Order: sequence, then C-alpha cells, then structure tokens
Amino acid sequence: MKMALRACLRTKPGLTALLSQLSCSGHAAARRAPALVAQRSSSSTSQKIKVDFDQSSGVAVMHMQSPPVNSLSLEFLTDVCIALEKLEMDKSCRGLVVTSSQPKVFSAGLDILDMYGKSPEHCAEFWKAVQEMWLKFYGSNMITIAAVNGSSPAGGCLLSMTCDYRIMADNPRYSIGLNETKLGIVAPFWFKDTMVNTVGHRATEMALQLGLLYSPAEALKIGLVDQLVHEDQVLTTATETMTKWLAIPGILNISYTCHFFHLWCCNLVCTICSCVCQVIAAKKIHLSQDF
Ligand SMILES: CC/C=C\C/C=C\C/C=C\C/C=C/C(=O)SCCNC(=O)CCNC(=O)[C@H](O)C(C)(C)COP(=O)(O)OP(=O)(O)OC[C@H]1O[C@@H](n2cnc3c(N)ncnc32)[C@H](O)[C@@H]1OP(=O)(O)O
Repeated sequence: MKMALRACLRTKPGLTALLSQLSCSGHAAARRAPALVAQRSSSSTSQKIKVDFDQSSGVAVMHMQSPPVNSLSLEFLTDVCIALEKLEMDKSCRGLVVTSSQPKVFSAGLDILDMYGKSPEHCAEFWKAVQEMWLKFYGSNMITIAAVNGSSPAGGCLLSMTCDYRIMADNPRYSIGLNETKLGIVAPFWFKDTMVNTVGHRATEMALQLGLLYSPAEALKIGLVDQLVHEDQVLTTATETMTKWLAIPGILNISYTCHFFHLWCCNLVCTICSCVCQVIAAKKIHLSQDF
C-alpha cells in the first residue's frame, strides 16, 4: 500500500490532488518553511522531534521525543510532518528510520487529551494532521523503517505500519496493535486497510473486533512486525537493514508499486461503494422512522 501511494504520488497528478485535499497537505509547511540539509552529517531538532541525517549513507534517523509517551497531539503531528517534508525535499536522503527517545514507549497513539472537549475547528485540524502523517509516511519516496523500541498501541501501531519494515524490541512487557475497540471507539477504515495490507484480512478482523494488543512474539507471528531484536539492538539493526533495502535499485521498487497501486485502487472503489450503501441505508432508516 505504501508503495502504491508512492506510485500514484509520482505518476497520477489527479490522485495527488485528491490525496492532498484529503490530507490537507501543506498545512504543516504553511507554518514553517522547510530547509535543505547542506552538511555531510547534520542534526535538526524541533522541541518534539530530533532528526540525525548522515549524508554519506543517505539515511536519516527521526527520534520522537515528546514526553512522556510520544502521544500524537496536533503539535507533535505537525512537527513530524514538517520534519518529514524537509527530508523528502532533500533528494540525498533515501532512507528514514523512525524511533523513540522515550523509555519503554514507541508511541501511545493519538493524544486522547487532544481529541476530548476541543472545538470542532481544533478537532478538524487534528484529524487532518493524523491523515497527513499517514499519507506522508505511506507515500514517502524514502525507504522507511520503524525501530519500535517500546509499546505501540493504536495510532502508534498505525505509524509503524506505514513504514516499509518494522523491527521491534523483544521485550514481553511491550505490546503493539490497534486496540481502539477496547477503548470503545471504532478504528477508521484507513487504519483497518493499513492493517489488512500488513497482516491480511483474517488477522485484522480478529485484531480489530477484539481490540487486541500483541506481545512482540505474537506480533512477529502474525506479521505485524518483521523482526525482533534485543532492546539495545533495535536502532543498529534498523540502520543495518536499511543498507540492504537501499541496495535494491529504485526501478524495481517502482515496478512493485504498480502492482500494489492496482490493489489499492480496487480497495478504494469498494470503500466508496460501501460508504454510499451506508448513506442510502441510513436514509432509508430515517425515512421509515418518519412515517
Ligand atoms: C478529533 C478527533 C476526531 C475524531 C476521532 C474519532 C475517532 C478516532 C478513532 C480511532 C482512532 C484512535 C486512535 C488512537 O490512537 S486512540 C489512543 C489509544 N492509545 C492508547 O490506548 C494508549 C494508552 N496508553 C497506554 O497504554 C500506556 O500509557 C503506554 C503503554 C503507552 C505507556 O505505559 P506507561 O506505564 O509507561 O505510562 P503511563 O503511566 O500509562 O502513561 C504516562 C502518562 O502518559 C499519559 N498517556 C498515555 N497514553 C496517552 C495518550 N494516548 N494520550 C494522552 N496521554 C497519554 C498517561 O495518562 C500518563 O499521564 P500522567 O498520568 O499525567 O502521567
């Protein structure tokens, strides 16, 4: 799916416009102009994001440092998107590792305090920022690897699933998954689709209906993560793995992209049809209540 988005962002101007409308793209850029990285190795920091870029390898490491648990608030999401935009614009940056500076937690998911009791305008902006993060990671031209060095529920799991590869710390205290159901909320369809693309239909059904959080070993078993390593090795393994991915010629990447793009389009059409059916059904229920 990530590759599919990458392809359409490269090749389909119409869809790019559609996606940019969906994602309210540019909302982050409007706040702070991106700057190109000029040095051989550089480090740029916002309050909540630190990016180390090694120009010799073309690999950047994005450290999420929003205490206590990297919850995805509007401010944090905006910083993530800005950092990503800057890296995306620097053509020498080919790979991105995303990890956490917080102990025991990769990301606690959406910031619950930023969703509750806020104005409709804030909620709209917040929700657009969530979509923007998702689209930017999924549609990135860079190879992306999530170095999941702690728990990663809900939106944190989504973030890791938008990456090309996931390496998780092998610590049974940590968990990962889309647990929204356990919180009494329904995960949006694009959370669901992202998981289907990662672990398949049946595993997603089980995961979402029961709101399951998986231990690292369980997550590996269903393919939610690709590799487990000792806690101390997560970041180094991620950078080593990146070298292998970057050795693959970009053209092959684009070819696979076309296959996945086809699947993604089919999925989108089904989703639109299902939304239309739901609206029709809701109208029918409404009418039958009137009479
Ligand atoms: C406007 C929106 C419009 C529409 C939205 C509608 C629907 C959206 C539907 C679905 C999408 C939802 C996606 C989500 O991501 S919802 C968030 C789900 N997240 C969780 O369930 C995680 C909850 N947290 C934990 O499980 C643990 O905190 C964690 C394992 C991450 C870490 O455990 P640890 O023991 O290390 O720390 P704690 O003591 O539990 O927490 C420390 C501190 O952090 C606060 N905290 C934790 N999670 C969040 C969070 N998601 N948002 C905000 N704050 C969070 C926690 O309360 C503690 O604070 P304090 O007590 O002040 O120290």
